[in-house]
Amino acid sequence: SISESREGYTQLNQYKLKDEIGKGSYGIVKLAYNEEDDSHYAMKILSKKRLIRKAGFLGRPPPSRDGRRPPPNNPIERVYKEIAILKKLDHPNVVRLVEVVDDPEEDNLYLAFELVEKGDINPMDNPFSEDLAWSYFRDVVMGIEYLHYQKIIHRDMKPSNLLLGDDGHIKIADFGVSNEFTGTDVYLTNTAGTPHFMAPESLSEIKENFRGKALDIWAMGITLYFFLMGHCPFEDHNILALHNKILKDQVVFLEKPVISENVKDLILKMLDKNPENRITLPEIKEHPWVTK
Ligand SMILES: COc1ccc(C(=O)/C=C\Nc2cc(OC)c(C(=O)O)cc2Cl)cc1
Repeated sequence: SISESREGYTQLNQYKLKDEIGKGSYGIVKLAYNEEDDSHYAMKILSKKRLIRKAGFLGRPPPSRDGRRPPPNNPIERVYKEIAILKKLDHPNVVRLVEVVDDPEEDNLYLAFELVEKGDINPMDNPFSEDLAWSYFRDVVMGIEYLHYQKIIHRDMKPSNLLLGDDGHIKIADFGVSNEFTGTDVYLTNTAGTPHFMAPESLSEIKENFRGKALDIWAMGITLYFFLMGHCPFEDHNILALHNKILKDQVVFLEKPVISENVKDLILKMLDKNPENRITLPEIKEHPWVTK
């Protein structure tokens, strides 16, 4: 049940909703105090109406060509799919969904996550040291390895979806556009995620299928570059120019900040434009920079 408490907080069952701590295309995240266990949570608040409006006429799924079940395009169904995915995840480098409050009478859908105290990392114009980037990147590798093992492609890997705990460790968040697959990998055709982090094969005109795992590896490469340089390797305010750079331009490492040859080697192997040649997760785990 929802009520306004004395101090102007929204009371949601045993949760007292406080300040807004996160915001994105998905909706907002508020700090939530749980009176039952005297601890704080991150409450992600989704509006069902907003989800439907956002999908608009695009909500109609294209006819699937080869009889595969297209991912639910009905935005509400997508959220319930995301919740089902989140409920089965249990790993130190992945956010943990604790509870869902979904009152059918209510427009809002509430997802209570364990609080990752320091929030999302954002090296924007403030690069991390190579040691810090190494520590964060290792957590990301373990988290993605777990997701791929659970047959999930994240598809929106980027620093703002990485949350930092008081213990200095990273948890991967936001499964809003993730894909679940059967078998060893999934063949995708739609472009999803954040433009600066999209892999070239998902942008090329020839709409052949492309492998899901390699998309996460590419985005991890962009993320590692961002950790160290404070900006993305491919940037343009014009989306078509950005796509062209991702498809055509080589990765450039400027003189500053100085980074090791080892990490440059790893980044270039993750940003191989040919997904067939791109380094795989097991190979990343063996790379000299990761194992140093
Ligand atoms: C300064 O202190 C802060 C402490 C925690 C936060 C914070 O948690 C922010 C976003 N959180 C989340 C977002 C998600 O998606 C977009 C998902 C998901 O859907 O997987 C889960 C979580 Cl937890 C922010 C500031």
